[in-house]
Amino acid sequence: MQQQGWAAPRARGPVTGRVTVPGSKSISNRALVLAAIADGPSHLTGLLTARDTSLMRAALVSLGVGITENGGTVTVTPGSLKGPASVDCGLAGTVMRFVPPVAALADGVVEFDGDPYARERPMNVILDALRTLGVRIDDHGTGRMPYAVSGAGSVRGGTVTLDASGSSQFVSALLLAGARYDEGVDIRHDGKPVPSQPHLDMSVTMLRERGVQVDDSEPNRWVVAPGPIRATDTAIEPDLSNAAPFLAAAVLTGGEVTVTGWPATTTQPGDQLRDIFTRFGAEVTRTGDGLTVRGTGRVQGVDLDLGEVGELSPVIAAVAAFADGPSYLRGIAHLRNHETDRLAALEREFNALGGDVTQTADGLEIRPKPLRGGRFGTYNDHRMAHAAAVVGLLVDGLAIENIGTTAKTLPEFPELWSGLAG
Ligand SMILES: O=C(O)C1=C[C@@H](OP(=O)(O)O)[C@@H](O)[C@H](O)C1
Ligand SMILES: C=C(OP(=O)(O)O)C(=O)O
Repeated sequence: MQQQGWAAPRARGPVTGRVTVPGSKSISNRALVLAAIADGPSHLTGLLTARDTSLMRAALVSLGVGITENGGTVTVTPGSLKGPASVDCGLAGTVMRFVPPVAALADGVVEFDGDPYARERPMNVILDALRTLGVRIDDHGTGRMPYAVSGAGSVRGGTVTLDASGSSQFVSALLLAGARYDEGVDIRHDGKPVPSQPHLDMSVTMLRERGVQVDDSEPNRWVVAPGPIRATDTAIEPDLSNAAPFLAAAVLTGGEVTVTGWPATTTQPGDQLRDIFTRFGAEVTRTGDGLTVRGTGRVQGVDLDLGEVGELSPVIAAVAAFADGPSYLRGIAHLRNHETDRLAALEREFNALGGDVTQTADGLEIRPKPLRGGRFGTYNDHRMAHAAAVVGLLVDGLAIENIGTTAKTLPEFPELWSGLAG
């Protein structure tokens, strides 16, 4: 019987080629937010065009920000922020967490809603933090979507203690808008470690590039001084996390894949793929401005703490499923708060193909077994679709449910993948 879904290309031999991936989701959405509340117009090039960035643009425009596009350059012109407005967050963590602190600066009511599963993603930490900083929010007592931010045109700001162990985005959200609050913000984290440190570094670096004073010298504390955010023209780097499946194809098939435009220095978590694929047994080299990964024919099991780079986990799990021994992926309990509960979803989908994957309290244990074809569920999660495509390289008859979900951050994924692997 034919499986419903996108027939994943099966590798006919070593996968070889060059891939150019579009702009980073995380840098794009930060650049948009910072430009929207800056002291003048900013020009952004290489901005990602995908569902998450379209939602961010629409959100900012609905608040009164001007956004125009001309020949690949996006110009963002701050306006006086106003409600009433309604914001569709889709399933984008960066929209649902980063926009409320901006909406708090608007004059009027701003309503937020999103995809059905967006209502399952935790919001209470950021909503409570904003209340502490003087913002009126109505979430019907749920701590989740839908909620309304009643902006008063300014925010007092000040000191807030929160538990950001569930998502680094709670801290980034306050960092990005905090300079525009009357007293700035002094954010203190109290709880288990905050995940995704590179994303926190990305927020701090981008603020400093725009003249904002941020003191992050004390662990678990970030102090943002009040002041203007300097309008800054920005060239967005390629999305290194979205490079993961393409490079994984080389690792697993003994091929050679180059991702072009790999930055020499970056705050993106995807840069850690250089070390991660080396540990699996691949050879990783810089070539001109690209990064080349060569599969050696050997894929070793790994024991990795992925707490800093959680968003890479689905593709790493897919590589681990074909290693020559078990793998242990740790430090990623917070993946239960992502586009879906990724630990449960990966366990379920691999085991449905005959795999042997077990969730632990904070990760996954993956014992490689021969996999059979079937339908791989994606749960509206772009990275589940990337993981499925990697599996499909080595398994006959794999059908990926809703490949269109890759539009969240990489609408070109099906074409790019077929072009490389098909
Ligand atoms: O700030 C950001 O741009 C992101 C932070 C991380 O969130 P978590 O800390 O919730 O994992 C990451 O997983 C997400 O894809 C993007
Ligand atoms: C967790 C992710 O996204 P979001 O920005 O929606 O949290 C992700 O892209 O892996």
